Amino acid sequence: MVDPLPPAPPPGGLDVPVRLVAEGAPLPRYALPGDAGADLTVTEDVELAPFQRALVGTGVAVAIPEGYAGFVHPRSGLAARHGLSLVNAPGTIDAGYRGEIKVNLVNLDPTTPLTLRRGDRVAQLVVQPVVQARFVPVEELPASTRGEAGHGSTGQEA
Ligand SMILES: O=c1ccn([C@H]2C[C@H](O)[C@@H](COP(=O)(O)OP(=O)(O)OP(=O)(O)O)O2)c(=O)[nH]1
Ligand SMILES: [Mg+2]
Repeated sequence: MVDPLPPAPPPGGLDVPVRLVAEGAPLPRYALPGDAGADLTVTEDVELAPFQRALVGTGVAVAIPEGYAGFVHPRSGLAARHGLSLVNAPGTIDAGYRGEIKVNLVNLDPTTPLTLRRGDRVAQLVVQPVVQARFVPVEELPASTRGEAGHGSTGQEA
């Protein structure tokens, strides 16, 4: 039997074709209405020693429409409780990418190993509009209020 289609996206939402590439992998899923990130799960058990990293599959491949990109972010709960993060946060999923979305997990807890189980929600996919720039070489950049000041130039106080 073919699974029923998920509900249509809300106004301003976007249909993104998803191919499940691992047995039993769920679709990316927004935990609550209005959430920006759709949770991604891992397809295998992973044991991460302190500061160890692992590239793990999520079991989903997507076709993000041109003009958009996916950004794979850590989940704040796992980060706060266990120090779980992504080495390359946020990971960039290009519109043209058809392979499995993988997550480069890292255990940033200095002392405690972390065990993740197949199906655990370890990251979240945010789909956003993006533009491709035309990088135009010039001799002089246009003036601005900030100019070349940066790296704390507006003050160190909170
Ligand atoms: O967390 C991530 C980041 C990227 N990708 C996939 C989708 C993305 O479109 C592709 C390339 O990512 P990126 O451009 O960040 O990596 P790269 O090192 O520049 O590889 P490439 O030379 O293939 O662009 O890898 C993932 O599955 N997970
Ligand atoms: Mg690249």
